[in-house]
Amino acid sequence: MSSHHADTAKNFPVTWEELHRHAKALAWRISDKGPWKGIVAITRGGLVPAAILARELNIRLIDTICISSYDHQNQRTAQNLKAPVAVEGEGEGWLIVDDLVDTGKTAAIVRNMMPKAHFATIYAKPAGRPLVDTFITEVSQDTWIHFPWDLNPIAYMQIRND
Ligand SMILES: O=P(O)(O)OC[C@H]1O[C@H](OP(=O)(O)OP(=O)(O)O)[C@H](O)[C@@H]1O
Ligand SMILES: O=c1[nH]c(=O)c2nc[nH]c2[nH]1
Ligand SMILES: [Mg+2]
Repeated sequence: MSSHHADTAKNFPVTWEELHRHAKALAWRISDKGPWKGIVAITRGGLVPAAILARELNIRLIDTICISSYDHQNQRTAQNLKAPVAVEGEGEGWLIVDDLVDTGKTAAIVRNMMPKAHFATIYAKPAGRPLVDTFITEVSQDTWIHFPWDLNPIAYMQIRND
């Protein structure tokens, strides 16, 4: 996997520890916006953040929406593989979780299915930011966020040392 892309000039690697800390910060920021009927995690990137939020917010009902729109760093047509099953009433009272919004394309598809849900991500880039209700950290549009689950330890150390 290439760590450099023509459109993404900056690399922003995130460690497991940083991700855990940011996910907890997200939980605290939305803790007074519930109660929540449950979490809808957007796979696969939303799964780890959703697990941490479920622990912090004591939520046990977790559904998924399965969407894929990137091959490595290249965006293509979004494939919608599975809609959430537990959601009714336009998603009111539900918490949607993803790792990040970039162009906002994924978020727009999910918002369309659950317009009344609360949409939370850990990271946001400017183009996707208006589609998110709560996020923790904004990075510039030309930044690529590298998550620990996508990197082997050697590549990870090389990016960290750049
Ligand atoms: O705002 P956008 O431009 O739509 O990009 C953000 C989405 O892209 C990534 O998922 P991806 O499609 O790569 O699938 P994955 O979560 O399985 O890695 C990321 O996890 C978000 O879901
Ligand atoms: O790991 C990732 N980092 C990103 O910055 C990004 N943007 C869309 N999809 C992404 N996946
Ligand atoms: Mg994703």
